[in-house]
Amino acid sequence: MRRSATMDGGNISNPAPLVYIFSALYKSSMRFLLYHLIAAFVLGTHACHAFTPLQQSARRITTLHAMDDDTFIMVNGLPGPMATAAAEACLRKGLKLAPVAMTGPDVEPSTISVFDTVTGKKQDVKLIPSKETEKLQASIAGLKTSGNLLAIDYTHPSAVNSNAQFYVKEKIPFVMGTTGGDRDQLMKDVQGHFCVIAPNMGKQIVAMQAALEDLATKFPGAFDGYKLSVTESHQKTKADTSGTAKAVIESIEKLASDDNFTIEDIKMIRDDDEAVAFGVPPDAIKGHAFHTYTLTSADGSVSFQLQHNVAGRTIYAEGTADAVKFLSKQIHSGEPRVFNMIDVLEKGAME
Ligand SMILES: NC(=O)C1=CN([C@@H]2O[C@H](COP(=O)(O)OP(=O)(O)OC[C@H]3O[C@@H](n4cnc5c(N)ncnc54)[C@H](OP(=O)(O)O)[C@@H]3O)[C@@H](O)[C@H]2O)C=CC1
Ligand SMILES: O=C(O)C1=N[C@H](C(=O)O)C[C@H](O)C1
Repeated sequence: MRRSATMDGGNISNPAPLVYIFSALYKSSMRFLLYHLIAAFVLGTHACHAFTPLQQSARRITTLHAMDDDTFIMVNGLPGPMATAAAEACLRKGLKLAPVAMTGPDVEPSTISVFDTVTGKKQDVKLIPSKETEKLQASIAGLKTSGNLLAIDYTHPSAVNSNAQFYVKEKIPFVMGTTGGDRDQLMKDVQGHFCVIAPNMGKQIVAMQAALEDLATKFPGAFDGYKLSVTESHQKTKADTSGTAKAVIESIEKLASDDNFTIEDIKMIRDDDEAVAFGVPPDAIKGHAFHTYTLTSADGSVSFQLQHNVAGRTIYAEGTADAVKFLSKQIHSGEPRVFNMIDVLEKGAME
C-alpha cells in the first residue's frame, strides 16, 4: 500500500502517552494482597494535547544553536509513516530537508510534499527507489559538495544493512532508527563512521533504558531466579519484533538471568482487536508501541512489571531530530564513532 506523506505520520492527534511503572505484588499467607508500588512515573496521559509540546519544541529552536545553513537532511523511507514524522520534526526544529530521498525499491519515482502543521514549513522531496543506486549517487553529489549531508533512516528491516553500507561508502553521517536486519553485521560495517544507531529515539524511553543499565551495573543478578515474560503490541504493518523490546530484554537479563527466555518468547500483538484488549486506544491502532515486561519469582509470590506505552510517533520523531543536531555538532568537533541514544541523552542533546 502506498501512503501519502501526511497519512499515519507524526500528526496523529493522540499525544505520545508514556507510562513507566514498576510495581511489586506481595501475596501474604492470609490471602491478602498488598500492592506495593516501588516507583511510578506517569510521564504522559491520554488527556494531553499533542500540539502543546510540539509548539513548545518549535518555539525552543529559536533559542538553540542553529545548524549550518548548508546542512541538508536526507530522510530515507519516505513516504513511510516514521520517515514522514521524522521529516516533519526536522522542519519543526529548524533543520533543512534534502530535496531527494531514498524510497522503497519498487516505488515509482515521484515527488511528495513534507508539511509541518505546527510551523507551516514545507519541503518538496523527490523520491528515488533504493535500487537505482547511480541515480541516487548523482542526486546527492551536488548536496555533498555544496555543504553537509546527513541521513535519517526509517526504512525496512530488510534494508538496514545495505542502506548502512551505502551511507558508509558515500561518507554520509546517519541516524539509523530502522530496526531489525543483521545487527552484528551492522555494527561491524559502521565502525569509524559518524552515526547514531538506536531502536528507540524517544527521550523518556532512552532514559528508562539508561536507568535499567545502571540498575544492572549496580545490582547484577538482583532478580536471578525470576521468570520473564514480555508482550508487545504494534500496528499490524510492522514487519519485525520490537527492537526496543530486544534491547530492554538485554538489560533485564543482566538483572535476572532467565536462561529459558529467548527472543521468540516475546508475545507479539499485530491484531487490532487484541491490541485494544491490551489497552491500546482505538485511535492509535495505526501507530502505537505498547510494551509490558513481567518478572515473577519462582514461587509466584512476587511479581514486577515495567511498561512503556506510546500512542503515535511524535516522541521518536522529536528524538530523531535531536540526534541529527547532535551528530552535526560531532562532525565539526569530534572523532568519527558510533553513538547510541544514551550517548545523545547523556550529552544533554535531547530537548
Ligand atoms: N528508532 C525508533 O525510535 C523507531 C524505529 N522505528 C522503526 O522504523 C522503521 C520504519 O517504520 P515505519 O515507517 O513504521 O515502517 P513502514 O514499513 O510502514 O514504512 C517503511 C517505508 O520505507 C520504505 N522502504 C522499504 N525499503 C526501503 C529501502 N531499501 N530504502 C528506502 N525506503 C525503503 C517503504 O516502502 P515500501 O512501502 O515500498 O516497502 C516504506 O515507505 C521500522 O524498522 C521501525 O521498527 C519506528 C518507530 C520508532
Ligand atoms: O515499528 C514501530 O512502530 C516501532 N519500532 C521500534 C521498535 O521496533 O522498537 C520502536 C517502537 O517500538 C515503534
